Amino acid sequence: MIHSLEVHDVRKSYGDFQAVKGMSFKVRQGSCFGILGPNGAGKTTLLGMIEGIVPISSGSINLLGMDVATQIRKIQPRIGVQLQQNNYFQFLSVAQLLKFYQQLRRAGGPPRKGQSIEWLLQRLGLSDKLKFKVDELSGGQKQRLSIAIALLEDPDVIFLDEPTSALDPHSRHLTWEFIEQLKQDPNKTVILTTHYMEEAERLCDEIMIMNDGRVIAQGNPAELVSGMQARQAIQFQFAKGQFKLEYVQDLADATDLHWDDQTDRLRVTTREVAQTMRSILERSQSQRIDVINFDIDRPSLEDVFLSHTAKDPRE
Ligand SMILES: Nc1ncnc2c1ncn2[C@@H]1O[C@H](COP(=O)(O)OP(=O)(O)OP(=O)(O)O)[C@@H](O)[C@H]1O
Repeated sequence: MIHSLEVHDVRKSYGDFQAVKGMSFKVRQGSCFGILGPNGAGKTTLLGMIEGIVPISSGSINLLGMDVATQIRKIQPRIGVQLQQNNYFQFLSVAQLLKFYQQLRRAGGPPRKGQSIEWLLQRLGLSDKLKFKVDELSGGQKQRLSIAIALLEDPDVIFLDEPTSALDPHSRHLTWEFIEQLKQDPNKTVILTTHYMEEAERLCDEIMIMNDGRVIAQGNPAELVSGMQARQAIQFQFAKGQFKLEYVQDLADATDLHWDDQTDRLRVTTREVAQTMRSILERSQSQRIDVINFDIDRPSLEDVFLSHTAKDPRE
């Protein structure tokens, strides 16, 4: 298996403050790798170090088979970085700005084939904006323009920092479809940060959750969620005044039982959904209790994220 990126025990300090505290991970070539973490977790610092913009304090980063600390000039023509939208020259037209960045990228190495500017803009819903000045674009349009710029000259690794944070639902779906299309190319690796769990679940083959400068969980979205199976819960709605908690208090797999006698609802957290459900239905039947409804709450990636990054309220 080829890895586009290998990060080994990387640390970053700003004065006495350690923003990244020894992180190690690998990213498979051709995959979409998501970096998730709460505000201040160190995502931007980490991305900056991988892109060669922020010097590392210790450890090593190997990108596309080259050492970022010593070979960044050779690496740069092969990576595309989505810049923050406010950094652009506001007085240039979209066409001029794209040409400008294309020339800059060509100056860093031999021309690469890549998609045309027109194709990129069309796929990102910006075809009619070629003649607009950058400061005449909306926030969401500037964000999509920043993705187009990251893709100029056909990069092998594309870094997207919260690519859809300012987008309305329609533009977000358009951008997701665009990223999904990028993923079709087995040679392209996409590394993105996001706060949207739906985005991470839909786009990422692998997710790394970081907090306080450390890796705290890693895996594909399904694996991370299945690690939370112990938290699956079933809710039962019984007919008024029939059910008593004592009927189910000895259930083997239940880790938590919550009974509300005002609403006649029972919530059971369990390790074995099917077995627990069967037991409760059997007991209800033998006690002649009518079960009006039941619902299974399956954990989501958001539950995984929250369980790993929840702050102690006393902090
Ligand atoms: N140039 C700097 N000098 C000093 N401290 C910094 C600097 N840049 C970042 N930090 C600190 O490092 C920590 C991590 O910041 P970083 O921007 O990497 O987090 P983040 O995960 O990207 O957050 P967000 O989701 O809010 O963008 C924060 O506590 C921040 O204050």
